[in-house]
Amino acid sequence: MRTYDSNDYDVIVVGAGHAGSEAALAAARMGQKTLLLTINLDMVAFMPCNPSLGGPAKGIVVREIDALGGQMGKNIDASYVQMRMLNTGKGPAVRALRAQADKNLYHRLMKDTIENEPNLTLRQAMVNELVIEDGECRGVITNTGAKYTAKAVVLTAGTSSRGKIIIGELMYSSGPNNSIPSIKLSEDLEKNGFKLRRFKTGTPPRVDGNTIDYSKTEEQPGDKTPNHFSFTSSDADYLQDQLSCWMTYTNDRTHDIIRNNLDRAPMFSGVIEGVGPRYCPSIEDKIVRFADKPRHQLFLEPEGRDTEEYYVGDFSTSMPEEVQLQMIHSVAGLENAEMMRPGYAIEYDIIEPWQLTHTLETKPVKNLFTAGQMNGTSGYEEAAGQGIVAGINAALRAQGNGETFTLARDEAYIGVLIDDLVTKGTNEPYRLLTSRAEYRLVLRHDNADLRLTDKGYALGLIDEERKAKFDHKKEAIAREIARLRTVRIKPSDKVNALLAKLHQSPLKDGVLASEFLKRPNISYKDVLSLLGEEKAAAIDRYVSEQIEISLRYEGYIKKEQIKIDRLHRMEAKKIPDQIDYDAINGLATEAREKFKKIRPETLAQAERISGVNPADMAILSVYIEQGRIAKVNQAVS
Ligand SMILES: Cc1cc2nc3c(=O)[nH]c(=O)nc-3n(C[C@H](O)[C@H](O)[C@H](O)COP(=O)(O)OP(=O)(O)OC[C@H]3O[C@@H](n4cnc5c(N)ncnc54)[C@H](O)[C@@H]3O)c2cc1C
Repeated sequence: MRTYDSNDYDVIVVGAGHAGSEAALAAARMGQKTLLLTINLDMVAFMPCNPSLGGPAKGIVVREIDALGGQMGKNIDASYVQMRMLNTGKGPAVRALRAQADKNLYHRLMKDTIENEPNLTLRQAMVNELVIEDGECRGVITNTGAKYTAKAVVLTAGTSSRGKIIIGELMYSSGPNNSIPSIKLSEDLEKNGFKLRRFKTGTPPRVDGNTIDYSKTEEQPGDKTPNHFSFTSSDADYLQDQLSCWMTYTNDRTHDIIRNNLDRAPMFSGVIEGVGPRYCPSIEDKIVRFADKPRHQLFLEPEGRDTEEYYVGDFSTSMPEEVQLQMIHSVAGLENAEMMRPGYAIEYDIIEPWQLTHTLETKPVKNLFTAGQMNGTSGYEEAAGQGIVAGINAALRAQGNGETFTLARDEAYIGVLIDDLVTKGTNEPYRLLTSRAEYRLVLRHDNADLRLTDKGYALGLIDEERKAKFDHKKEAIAREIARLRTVRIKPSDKVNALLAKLHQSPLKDGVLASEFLKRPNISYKDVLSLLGEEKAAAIDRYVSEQIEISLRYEGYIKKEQIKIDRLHRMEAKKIPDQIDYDAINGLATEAREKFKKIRPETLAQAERISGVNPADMAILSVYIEQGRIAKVNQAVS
């Protein structure tokens, strides 16, 4: 292919999925002249699977992206058809907001945001090759021969990389939803020494909502007072006319149909080489793995307001189309359902993520960053969270002042995700789960702004007006918490009547309001009422929430802080870049090989590598310490 020189940019982002959209917006908002190239402009921020965002851990990531100045939260708040807070009966660490998206509207809003962002150019093009000179990425070449140059490049090719769709015996080269796959870019990455591997994921069939018998299903309405993802969305923006989801179940017949056709299931016939997500198995996988389970829950979820398509949640399958039809018709409520699109599995390439640093820059090629599904994750939120970090770092690189941006495991779920990827790699599509975070009590849904807004502001991603509002909120919380530590609740009929109602022992002596709030089932509103300060109703509900959580869980949070302080001490112990692991006597072979492959940046990261044991850590620490002492001695003599 003959190439021709096209424009020069500061940052080029390849792929406008969830990772690419956030990466490009972040770079442009940081003042960098940014180009976003993607195969099909009609698939910007497209949701090829579940038309929903959020849920456990993932919902917190959306809030974190928003707190950093990203877009996902704002656009889902403007396009949801249903909003629900999950786990409301549990502690604040596991509360999770989940939105059902109007999938088409979400795409249109993201495209519109990108089109109207100053400094950002959106163009339809397939990137085939990277321009790499002297170990540095300097640009990209498209399939039409256009050569664009830049100071930094972010790749976010998603499931399109050498994508292959599989439906029963049918198999063809394709990106998600029958889009054009990206083949040459994968080949180019291999040519440049990157280690790739195959993963797979799958999606369920979609059915026509007009043909569902809802009377045989259970309704799942949205919350009466919906919450929102973006800290900038106001209560006045709440949507009132939410759409319901509907719940139904598989049954013996469904399971029989699946069992009788397992020899035609690509998952079991050996045609799939990619590794699938353990936490998001196909229905045929569930029937085999949980053979005793009499039924599995299914969710019928609207794909939007202007379509009758329903997503059959938890029914992901790559069975032949005719088998899928039988499976659908065996389910209560779907006996006469018209299948509009069959489910399918898709196999694709990923870059082994241990080839990346915490900034998401690749180790083999400087100025090249990667984000999203192509780093081995699964999920829109995981992709977008990496996207904003990669976009910020690409912008910082283009600015050329040597700064980098990373998030630690105690600062954000995004930090946990990236650290897991680069430290441990992944053997299956990586999904964020609350159990992956050690410091769950500080990485909450409600405090993402308190954790990250200042960082977003320092990067130039949060404007002055938002920062002023945030500072005001922070001060209001601090002021009120300090006040509650000085005022006392005294025993009275009113106090003891409330305690009796809650089956608690009466109050004998006065107690600080901050302590009284720690009693079970006592709310901040109760405290204010007992203090005779009902004007509380006027206090912002998010300020109240923060006061309540901070005081009620104070003891637990302090305990977690002790562990975080230890982490910080370990993070501060840097491992020299040039360390020669072969020169360290006594390291176990597994630890030595992993250290050489991953090249951890700190002792804390080294400790988290799987297969590294305390004896290896002790040897490594002593070796580094001796090196430091030797250096000091050299300097002195
Ligand atoms: C069938 C299927 C089922 C899935 N199931 C689930 C699920 O159950 N749960 C879940 O959480 N997630 C699921 N996912 C994953 C989810 O879609 C992804 O995690 C998410 O979309 C990843 O975002 P991304 O930005 O990394 O990639 P994508 O959204 O795939 O976006 C990548 C973009 O890059 C473009 N592109 C690729 N190569 C090039 C190139 N060479 N030049 C220019 N542009 C390029 C593509 O056209 C695309 O627009 C599924 C995905 C698929 C396809």
